[in-house]
Amino acid sequence: MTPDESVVSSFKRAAAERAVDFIQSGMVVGLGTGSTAAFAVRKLAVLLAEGTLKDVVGVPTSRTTEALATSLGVPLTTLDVHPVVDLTIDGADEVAPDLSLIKGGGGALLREKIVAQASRREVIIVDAPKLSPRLGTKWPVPVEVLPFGWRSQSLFLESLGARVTVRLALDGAPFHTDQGNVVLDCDFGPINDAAALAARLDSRAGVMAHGLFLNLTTDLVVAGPDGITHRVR
Ligand SMILES: O=C[C@H](O)[C@H](O)[C@H](O)COP(=O)(O)O
Repeated sequence: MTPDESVVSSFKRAAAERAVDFIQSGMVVGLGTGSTAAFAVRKLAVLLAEGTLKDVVGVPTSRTTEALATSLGVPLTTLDVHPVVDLTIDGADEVAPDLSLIKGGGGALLREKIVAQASRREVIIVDAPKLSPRLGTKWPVPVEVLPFGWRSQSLFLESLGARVTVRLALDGAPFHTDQGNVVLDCDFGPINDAAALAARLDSRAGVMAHGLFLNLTTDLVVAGPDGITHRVR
């Protein structure tokens, strides 16, 4: 890990551990996906092991998070058993001033959005460089599409003005999400009307999810050289 990476990790960890302070015993907690959210899972596991927190169960937003939580002894549940989540802690790829997000850099966008929509409180944790003047400035919008007809979806997304890249796995084959879908990363550049774009994507058959998370964030915890800030929407 380079010095810069270790500094970024320290900020991610600081934001994550601050968010874990919001968890109370007895809660159903949404467990996000990505490197920042992983710090939150680790901190939660420590607090449960030492008895500081009790009777907390987690709803994982990906198989990766499920495996991490299981390995650390964090009790898990499902939305079938607990259809309402008290508090979710998750990361983001880009955060706009109105707390709208781009998520899905790790491919977990569909389950993350389902859990976010089921949550009373959605706490987003980021390091400072994730902050952006407008969505799309720093990160493409991941769009999860059914493998059936994905090339037609690519043409549709290009017609909306995106430069489309099929996300590949490490072996060079197309990446597949936990649901077996394909991810098309769509570079729209800075997005003027995220709500209108989200509506267009939501209305397209075969688009299973997109990374525009609008009106879902309740809290934002940011860590950077100036310390940790917590904003409530
Ligand atoms: O699909 C992945 C999620 O949306 C992550 O929360 C997001 O990509 C941020 O990940 P990281 O905390 O590793 O930057």
